[in-house]
Amino acid sequence: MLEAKKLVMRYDEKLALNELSFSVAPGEIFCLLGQNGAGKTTTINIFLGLIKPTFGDALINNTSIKENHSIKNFIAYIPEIVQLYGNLSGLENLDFFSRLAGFKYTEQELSKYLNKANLQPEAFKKKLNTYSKGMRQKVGIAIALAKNASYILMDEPTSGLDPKASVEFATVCKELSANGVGILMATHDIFNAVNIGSKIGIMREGTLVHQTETSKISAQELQDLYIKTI
Ligand SMILES: Nc1ncnc2c1ncn2[C@@H]1O[C@H](COP(=O)(O)OP(=O)(O)OP(=O)(O)O)[C@@H](O)[C@H]1O
Repeated sequence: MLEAKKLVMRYDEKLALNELSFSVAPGEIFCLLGQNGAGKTTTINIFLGLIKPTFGDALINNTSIKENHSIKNFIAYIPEIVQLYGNLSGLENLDFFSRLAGFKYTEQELSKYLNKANLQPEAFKKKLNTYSKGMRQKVGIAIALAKNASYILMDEPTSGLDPKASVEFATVCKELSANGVGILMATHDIFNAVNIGSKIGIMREGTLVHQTETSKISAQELQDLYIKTI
């Protein structure tokens, strides 16, 4: 389980998170919606251990990331733009980042992860600087899979993807969730949140003001609630 427990984050005068609490169970996809500045990226950065909360705690499988930094091995991160080596191929990038995480795979195993991430096989050996944004993201997902991450944190993963790439992305997320991977996704995309998420939280000024299961709400209802809430 990923758990935010009364997270408070203060940047000088700015209160970015104000006693934020939520949890993401294995297999759950929790989409965090909220206006620019609501505190979504700050929340993700705390789970990544990049910043320390002023108060409160972030737990991964009941262990505080403050107490045990190796607990971060359970998580992977997919940013809006996946940064990879442009002059290496998809396979070579995956190999490089898997080794960094302590895993050494054969080419066949690496290909299996790229396949699972839905990257077309003819791209495996092409240089990354020939890839589209959606293809880069698939390599990012393959890296998360190869790390055997129990949880994946995503920041605006569908921004700038074309409709086909968004649908493919949704399919991969649902497969990950069916395999027990928990996903925490910060997004502005209401349609995708309803389509991909199992739970949705709406943040305003560092607080979770609404939380609902996606099975209980349509995209239109969520949009109305969002506009009313923020
Ligand atoms: N390093 C920092 N120093 C000072 N203020 C910061 C810093 N990082 C974030 N903030 C402020 O904290 C608040 C929350 O920012 P955050 O980036 O977490 O929001 P967000 O919901 O991810 O926004 P967006 O949708 O634009 O990505 C904002 O008011 C932002 O200006």
